[in-house]
This record gives sequence, C-alpha cells and structure tokens, in this order.
Amino acid sequence: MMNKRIVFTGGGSAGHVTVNLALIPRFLQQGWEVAYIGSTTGIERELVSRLDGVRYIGIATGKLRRYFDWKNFTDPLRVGKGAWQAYRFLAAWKPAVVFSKGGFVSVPVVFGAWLNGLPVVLHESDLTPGLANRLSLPFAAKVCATFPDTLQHLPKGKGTHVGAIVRDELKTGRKEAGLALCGFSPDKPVLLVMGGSLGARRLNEAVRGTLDALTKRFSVVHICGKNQLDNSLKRDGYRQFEYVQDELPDLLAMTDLVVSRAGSNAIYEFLQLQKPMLLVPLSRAASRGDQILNARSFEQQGFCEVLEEEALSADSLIRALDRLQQKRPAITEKLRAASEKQQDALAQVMAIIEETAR
Ligand SMILES: CC(=O)N[C@H]1[C@@H](OP(=O)(O)OP(=O)(O)OC[C@H]2O[C@@H](n3ccc(=O)[nH]c3=O)[C@H](O)[C@@H]2O)O[C@H](CO)[C@@H](O)[C@@H]1O
Repeated sequence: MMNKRIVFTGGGSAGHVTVNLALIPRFLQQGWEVAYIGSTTGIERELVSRLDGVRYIGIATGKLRRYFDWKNFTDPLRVGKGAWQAYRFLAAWKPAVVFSKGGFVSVPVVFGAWLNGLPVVLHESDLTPGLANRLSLPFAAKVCATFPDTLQHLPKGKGTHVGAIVRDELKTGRKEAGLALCGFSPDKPVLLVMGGSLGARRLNEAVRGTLDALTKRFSVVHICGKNQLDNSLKRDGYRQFEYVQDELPDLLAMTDLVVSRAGSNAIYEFLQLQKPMLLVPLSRAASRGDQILNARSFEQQGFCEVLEEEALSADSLIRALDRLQQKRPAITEKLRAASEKQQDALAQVMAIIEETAR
C-alpha cells in the first residue's frame, strides 16, 4: 500500500509558494505527512513556517542570473550541494510523491526525486512554463496548469488544465475590518495597488507621482514591497504596507478596483473575487515576459485593462484608471460569469497527486 507522505517544493517568490500554501492544509486534514524542501533563506521558509505540522528542509540553492556576478561561479557548487541534500532527504523519508510549484529551488528537488524513482507532479500557473518547470519537465509524470493555453507548451498527455488555485481564506475577508484597519471612509471607493509579492518600484513611482489626483477619487491602499514605504507621503485616505499576510482577505473585501502587476496567482485571485483590474505587467526587459502574456490573455477575455510598463507614467495611470472605470460594468459582468465557472482546482490537483503517488 502507498504511504501517505508528500513533499512540496517551490520558492523564490510568493507566487511560487501560494499554491502550496493552499494545498498543504488539505493534505494534512486528510492524514498525510507533509515535508517542504525550500531554500534556507527564501520567502518560502517564512510562509511555510506559519503552517503547523509541516517539516521544513532547507537546502543550499543558487540562482540563474542574466548579468555578471561573482556568485555565478560559486552558485553551481551550491546547486550541486542542494541537489545532494534533497536527494538524501528523499531517499531516507521515501515520500509517495513530490509536488513542485517551480522556482529555482525546485529543480534539484525534482531531479533528486527522479533519481530516487519517486513520481513528481508539477504545477505551472503562468501561461508559458517558467525555466524551472521547463528543466523539470522530463522528470515529471504530470503537469497541472492554471491557463488552458499552457497545454500547447507541454508534451502531449502530460498536462491537465485545472484552473486557478486560490487560498480559501482569501474569500473570508470583511469589508468593515479592512476599512477600520486603514482608517478609510465607507463612502469612497477603494483602490488597491499591489506590486506583486516583490513590490514594483516603477508602479510605486507612478502611483506616488499622481497621489493627489488618486486620493481625490479613491481611498488608496498600497502594497509597495519590502523597504519601499515612503513615510513622507502619509495622509488620510492613503495607507501603505510593505507586504501583508493575515490582513489580505479584509483588504480585498473592501477593494473596488485594483492596479496590479500581472503575476498569475494574484490576477486569478482578483478574478475569483470579481475585482476589476488595471494590469501593469513586468516588462520583457526585466523578465521573460510571462506577465505580458498573462495580462493579454485576461484582456482578451474582457477581465481587465492593460498598461504596459514602457507607457507607464503618472498621467497614463490616471487615464487608464478612467478607462477602467468606464468599462467597469462590462468587466464586472465578465468576472462574475468567469468566477462562477471556475473549476474546483484544488480538488482536481489533489486527485491528480493521489493518482500519481505510489
Ligand atoms: C517578479 C516575478 O518573478 N514575478 C513572478 C512571480 O510573481 P509573484 O511572486 O508576485 O506572484 P503572484 O502575483 O503570482 O502571486 C503573489 C502571491 O502573493 C500574495 N501576496 C502578495 C502581496 C502581499 O502583500 N501579500 C500576499 O499574500 C498574493 O495574494 C499572491 O497569492 O510569480 C508569478 C507566478 O509564477 C509570475 O507570474 C510572476 O511573473
């Protein structure tokens, strides 16, 4: 009989941990033993430490940089060390299955699982697979995808479209609690600015460059990223946070409109909660362009307005928000219909993992 042990991996940014955070409590409830292999220092360590009953194994990691850094010479050694640590843990603990959400820490874990003969399930939440998942693909039995179009980028038969996995707690927020936390009036619409889990300097600058105009129309709650607070801008109707955890459901509950990066988890959360959004995808200069594809796909489906980073300024932001306001009834209708049609992705992914486990 199969044992009920599962290893999760994934990290580097919150987007590579969120899906795991949604799945882990369900597996624990069903009597599985859960271990998480992540880096010793990444955001995954802190996020996973908030869950009871999960064993955390920190391994050495390296990073693929597209620029010169002395670490580019030592990182391959660290990755080798991390792969050995992951291999040894998996060989000793013998889980029935490994679930990987991607991010650079996951590649040596997936490879170590394959060497141990353990089945691997991957999850891809962007429209096109990221580098870590592309490297992991040959060693995986199955891939769960958030976007239907992702299947075209996967080997035939390996991919299943499951839809978006959204943490249950995000739907439990209370508007009044959010307003009280921010000291906002109930009479003004609320604009949430979210720069992705790592913040977004350009987006922050544009928002702050037009703060007077914005706060005339909206109460603005701004999640700006670590070390990005600007206390000189403190005023009524403008509240900044570096990053939020327990408060997020309440902040979302009070939100009428969103300006956000186009990280896939965040945008599907807004879809599910039916928040009309203005998306400012991370540019090709700063990324592989995955957010541009995510945002364009949402735009084609009528869920959002898109403003590309090259065109982003204080002025263009205000104009794009005006367009969003005008289109709001139509967008809200599309979001309502789409969120009602969302499949139970959590249940589907769990079924795929259980089928694959041995
Ligand atoms: C810079 C970068 O590489 N970005 C990638 C990263 O984005 P990023 O890490 O920003 O990921 P997402 O936008 O997909 O998800 C962010 C997650 O963090 C949560 N959250 C965010 C802010 C906060 O204060 N509190 C909080 O809990 C959101 O609710 C969401 O669940 O992974 C995504 C999914 O692979 C990719 O699409 C993005 O391109």
